[in-house]
Amino acid sequence: MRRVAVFGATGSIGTSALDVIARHPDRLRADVLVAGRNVDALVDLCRSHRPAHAAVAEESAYAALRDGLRAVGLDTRAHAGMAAIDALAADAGTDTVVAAIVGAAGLSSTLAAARAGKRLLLANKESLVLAGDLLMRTVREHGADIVPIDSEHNAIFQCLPDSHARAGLTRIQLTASGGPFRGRSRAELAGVTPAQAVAHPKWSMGPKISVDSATLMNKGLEVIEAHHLFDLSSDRIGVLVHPQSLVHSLVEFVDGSTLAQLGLPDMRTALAVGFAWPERIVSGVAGLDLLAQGRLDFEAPDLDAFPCLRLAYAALDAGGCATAVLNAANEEAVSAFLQGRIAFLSIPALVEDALQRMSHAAADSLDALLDADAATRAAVREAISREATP
Ligand SMILES: NC(=O)C1=CN([C@@H]2O[C@H](COP(=O)(O)OP(=O)(O)OC[C@H]3O[C@@H](n4cnc5c(N)ncnc54)[C@H](OP(=O)(O)O)[C@@H]3O)[C@@H](O)[C@H]2O)C=CC1
Ligand SMILES: CC(=O)[C@@H](O)[C@H](O)COP(=O)(O)O
Ligand SMILES: [Mn+2]
Repeated sequence: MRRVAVFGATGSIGTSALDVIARHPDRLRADVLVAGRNVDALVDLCRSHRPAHAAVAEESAYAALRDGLRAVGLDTRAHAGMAAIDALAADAGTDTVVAAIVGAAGLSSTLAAARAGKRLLLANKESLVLAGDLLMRTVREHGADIVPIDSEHNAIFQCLPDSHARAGLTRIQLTASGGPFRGRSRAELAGVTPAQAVAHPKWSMGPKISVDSATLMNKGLEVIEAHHLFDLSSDRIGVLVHPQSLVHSLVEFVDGSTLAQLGLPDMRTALAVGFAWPERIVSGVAGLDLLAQGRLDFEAPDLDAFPCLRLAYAALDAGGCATAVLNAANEEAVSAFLQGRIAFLSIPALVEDALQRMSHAAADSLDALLDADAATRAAVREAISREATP
């Protein structure tokens, strides 16, 4: 029996993970559920899964969580605050952690799970963008076991399951849907709204990653994520726009072979791989009917309309704390865009400005990375408050 802690349980990945868990009561059990502040949704999930522990990051929500659990007759123990969440990530009562908190807020619990040597189903790509060298080192030193959940990286993992499979590998190609604004020029992006940006054409996801898909920053974050997960330099990581989102990524070999993983755009496949690997289990996702789908199209990304992808490559090549700066600036800009405070095109502009202005100190400690993160956020918030309409 795999005993699972789901971090980000109330989100898009968290609920997909719980759906897969519920299909396998003989081999999977959700023992810990963690959310940010959404107590009602968390208590509902606890009613279905009856975990031993439930936690919220927001300390002031503790009493509501405790009382909500009691009110529905559960003896699930309530916790609140980041320290409690990190302790649950390391707790010996679980062997598997689904890391699906959104943003840099997921780094601390992801590191705690890695230090505890868990199987880490890693969806939280921002922790690799912010602190990839440190996280991968921690995984290696503590014998943790990462299964990438991001669909592209899960696809590459399935194509390259071990070091033998990497023999003769030349490069990988990450596929990108192109997002809701694929085909638009830069000028046509000026007035797009948050509602339009979160309407992803193929995937049902939380608001932050949906905006990242719309700017192509998601693909930029994924290039950095792939660099860390698969130990590849940026020139060996390509991006191919594929609007159907059925080919989840490709790997190329010196003999002319290309391997790819295909499937319907539903994250339960990647999560089932993460829970069961090297076995395969039912995920609830139907098999792919290529005749019904009809066609697979590919095109190059438009870096003029979507400069975030170029900025992410530049940050990866710059090294040091640059990717931490990129991530922090992007999180602040996306949050302001979602609140209607800045325009869509201000997202790349703020990220580019932050990359130019912030010091790219060596990323030689967690403190250095967190300092870069904090300083960038402060600078970007100030720039936003100058730009935002009152
Ligand atoms: N959705 C997808 O298909 C994919 C997602 N990912 C990655 O997975 C991660 C999650 O994405 P997604 O599920 O879409 O996001 P959602 O916005 O749907 O869910 C975010 C989850 O994180 C929780 N959360 C937010 N802030 C905190 C915090 N400070 N501490 C603890 N929990 C917090 C939220 O809790 P609450 O509800 O209480 O706010 C919620 O459970 C992201 O890093 C994303 O890039 C990667 C590939 C695909
Ligand atoms: C499901 C998943 O992995 C997302 O990261 C997805 O890739 C987003 O789609 P884009 O290709 O539009 O960024
Ligand atoms: Mn992805």
